[in-house]
Amino acid sequence: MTRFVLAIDQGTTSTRSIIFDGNMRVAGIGQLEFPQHYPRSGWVEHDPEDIWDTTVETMRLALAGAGLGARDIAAIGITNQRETVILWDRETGRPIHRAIVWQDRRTADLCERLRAAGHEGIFAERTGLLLDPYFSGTKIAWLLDNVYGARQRAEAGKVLAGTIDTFLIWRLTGGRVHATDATNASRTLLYDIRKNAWDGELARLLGIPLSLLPEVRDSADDYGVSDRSLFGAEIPIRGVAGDQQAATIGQACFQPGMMKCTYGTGSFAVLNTGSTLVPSNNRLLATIAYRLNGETTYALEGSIFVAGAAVQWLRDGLKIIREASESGRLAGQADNTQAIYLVPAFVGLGAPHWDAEARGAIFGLTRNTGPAELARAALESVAFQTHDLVDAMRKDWQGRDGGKAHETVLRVDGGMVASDWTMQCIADILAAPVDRPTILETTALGVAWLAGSAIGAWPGQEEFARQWSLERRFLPQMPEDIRAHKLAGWRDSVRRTLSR
Ligand SMILES: Nc1ncnc2c1ncn2[C@@H]1O[C@H](COP(=O)(O)OP(=O)(O)O)[C@@H](O)[C@H]1O
Ligand SMILES: O=P(O)(O)OC[C@H](O)CO
Repeated sequence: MTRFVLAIDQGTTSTRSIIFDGNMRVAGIGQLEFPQHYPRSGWVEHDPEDIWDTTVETMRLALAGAGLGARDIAAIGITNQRETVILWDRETGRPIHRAIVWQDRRTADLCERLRAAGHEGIFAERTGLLLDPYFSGTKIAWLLDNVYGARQRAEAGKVLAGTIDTFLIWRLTGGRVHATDATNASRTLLYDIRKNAWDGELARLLGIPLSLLPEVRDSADDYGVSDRSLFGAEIPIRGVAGDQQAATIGQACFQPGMMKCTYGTGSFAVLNTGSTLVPSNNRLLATIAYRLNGETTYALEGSIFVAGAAVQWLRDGLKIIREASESGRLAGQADNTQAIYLVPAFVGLGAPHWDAEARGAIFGLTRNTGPAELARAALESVAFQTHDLVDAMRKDWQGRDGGKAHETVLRVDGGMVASDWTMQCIADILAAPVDRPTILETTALGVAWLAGSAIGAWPGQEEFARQWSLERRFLPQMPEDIRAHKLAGWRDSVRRTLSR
């Protein structure tokens, strides 16, 4: 039996397909970027056809690179940017509008109205989420209300909704399977994470017919087969998970108390809380880490919207670097006597502030402030935001873990972890070790493991966890008084940036 697994990692800025061999080594890879659309301030859209085209094209590139055909692939796993939603016509498969992306803030008003009507509690209690435009539910409502004829066609059963995994499954299977997994469902504001079911009452509050929504399956499950016409042979789709959950799996954070943080466009810290749903008292999210064999493992998550995106801003907005990789060296040249703080609230602030209306600010500028100080402020903002998430997690988790909350170790991945400077800064500001693994494609590996283990071609959980290996540990080196001083300056800057 072949043991190659193809992982599709459909991210915010690019689509990647990676083929892993039976020893979990990369055999072939295809990656393509696609356009971002910003039709208005705070709005972010993707063309679903770009998402589909780059998916098929990168799959073909990965197969060609590995010198393999569809028959050599044992299974496909799909992991995806979460919360981003598409509505499409059931008959033609054509989207009725561009995808509304997770970063999009257009439903801030609707969230405010639901909050004002006193509904925040019921959403938090059942979904583990907060009323923020980040999540899919209000985006679906917006599409139904703003695309001509959408609501009527939806009520007549002619329209389907889905997150990116669902759209790709629908297209790959030639319109035969309308399904999602529990991790993606848990990001919609429509899914009761205790009962593991769509919630009719929440759907009514958002004005969304339940008939629009996909069937929810385990993260390792049968999602049908890719249509023969696409790659010359059918390939079973056996693993599906949101990208942050897939990274949690790829980092082998299977034990309660283990934590990973992924640094891409945004940054997402996920703490495994085991079979216990831990509601947050500190404005984090309770969410589903994975569901295997019908058993749900929960997590606490802290989501921040701008991490690597701050480096993109240094490159594309300020044009003070040509490549993201220059940012660490430049930050290292900064004048230490200047206390410059960048609060990168470019699209509002996520956890733990959840302020959709806040916008970015820089504090402490002097005549001597230059590119190096701005680069340092951008990278430090990633460390400070991580600190706020991890601090909130420690508080939520304390007392449930036999007093081990202080023993935080952060496993890191994502494009930004290439920056040694940033990783050291995070260790210093957290006052905790930061572990960078040998395999950095953890998101793709996580979903490949779901698919590969589902068909019995890959090792089980324990063996997979044993194979996780450390490339480098960053230990905190910053004196406590300096750390405390920096954090006080950060807190003050955030306070001055909040809109309310
Ligand atoms: N050496 C580096 N130093 C700092 N930031 C980096 C470096 N390399 C990449 N990045 C940042 O990492 C992000 C890309 O990471 P990736 O995981 O591919 O993101 P995504 O999955 O969100 O598209 C970009 O925002 C980029 O600015
Ligand atoms: O595409 P990424 O890697 O930036 O991840 C996006 C997240 O899933 C949004 O919740």
